[in-house]
Amino acid sequence: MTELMTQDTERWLWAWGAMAFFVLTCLWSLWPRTKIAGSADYLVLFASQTGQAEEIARHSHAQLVAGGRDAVVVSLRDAGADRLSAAKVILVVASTTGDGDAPDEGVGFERGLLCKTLDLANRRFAVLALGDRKYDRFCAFGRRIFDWLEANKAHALVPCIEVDDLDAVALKQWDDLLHGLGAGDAADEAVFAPWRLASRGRLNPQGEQPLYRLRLTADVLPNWQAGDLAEILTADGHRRDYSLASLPDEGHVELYVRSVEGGPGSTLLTQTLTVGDTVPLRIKAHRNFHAPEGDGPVLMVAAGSGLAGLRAHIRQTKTPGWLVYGERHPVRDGALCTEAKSLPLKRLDLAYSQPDDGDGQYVQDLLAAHGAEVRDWLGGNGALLVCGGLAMGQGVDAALRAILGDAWIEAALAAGRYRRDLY
Ligand SMILES: Cc1cc2nc3c(=O)[nH]c(=O)nc-3n(C[C@H](O)[C@H](O)[C@H](O)COP(=O)(O)O)c2cc1C
Repeated sequence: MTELMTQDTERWLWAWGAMAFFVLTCLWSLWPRTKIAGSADYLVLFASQTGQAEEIARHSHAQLVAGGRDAVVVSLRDAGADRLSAAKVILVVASTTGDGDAPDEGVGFERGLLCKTLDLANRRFAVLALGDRKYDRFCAFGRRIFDWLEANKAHALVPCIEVDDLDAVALKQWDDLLHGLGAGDAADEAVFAPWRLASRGRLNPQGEQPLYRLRLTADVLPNWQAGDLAEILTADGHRRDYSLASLPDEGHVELYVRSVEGGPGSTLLTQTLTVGDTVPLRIKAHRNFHAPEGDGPVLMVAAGSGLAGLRAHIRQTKTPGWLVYGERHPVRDGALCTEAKSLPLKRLDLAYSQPDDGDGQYVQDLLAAHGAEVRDWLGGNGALLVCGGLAMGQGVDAALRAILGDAWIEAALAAGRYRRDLY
């Protein structure tokens, strides 16, 4: 037996080496690999306030998947360091809201990860920043994300793509980039269809800024839920969003539209269009303003046309809530207050900012005056829905923070118990 075995040490070394390589390869293939849940080569992130960035991000994801890419799409709310590190290509679609601020679902990311450093060398990235040049801090949040990714050694595929009011040229640049990454074609989420103006009535005949209630019908009524938006397309290509005041069971879309001088959307809806005419319209999911998470008591706050978004919520919910609603004058602007009084609520408080006796009050003043009741009503798990103008939303936010504390507000924002539709 011994004679059969070689005495050549070099041969022995080769044999042992080959054996060791084989064993190590087996072990490597059997080793449990921990893939980050929901991670993929292509990570598409979005931060959206009214849904445009989210829709573009979801469409980009569908295009990548159509092209056979391993891709995942998530809100910035769910984008942790693990997810970013696990991706090879990071694509961010982020809008800017408020005054250069992050959308609500991006606030946690900005306060958390964006203040830290993360080694993202070997990752490639691109940012599509949505904004509007009307605002001083154009695309500010998208740019902050771009700078952070670059500072953390990720490699930019292209400079930050800034989109002014959904400008088609900038959006085409993004589409070209996706195709360069191997994306295929995907169908649009919801297409525009002709909706017919069934009625339009002025709600404040003596009010200063004309406010109208419009009802529109379509041959096929799509489904939607409280919080969703109607987007219209004007003849010169402008897109404008309006909160849906009605639910599908009413058989029509109801909008409250205030006439804005020079505003392409409101001019079309309140002046150009006559009853019987059609307008290209589509229903858009607005997940950030869907019914709040949990089953706690709900406090709703709105002013003016902001009643639209809350009317749908009030009709949709089974548990009557508390509405704090503001208008200018009890008679001249009283029609929406009458509407508010007709809704199934547990409690309604009305604030008039310009009553005849001169003792005006805004919704935030009313909240501050009832601070203890607001705290009792909401308890630890209550929810807030706020709909209306940006200035009102900021005033209400400050009042609520003073009553409930920043920690309560931040926790509610993160948990989807504080939702806002501001414009
Ligand atoms: C209340 C409000 C505040 C806004 N503030 C800014 C801003 O500070 N800077 C900017 O570039 N765009 C601003 N915009 C424009 C939005 O970024 C733009 O409309 C974007 O397309 C919205 O995308 P989203 O639907 O994903 O939130 C603002 C829009 C609204 C309604």
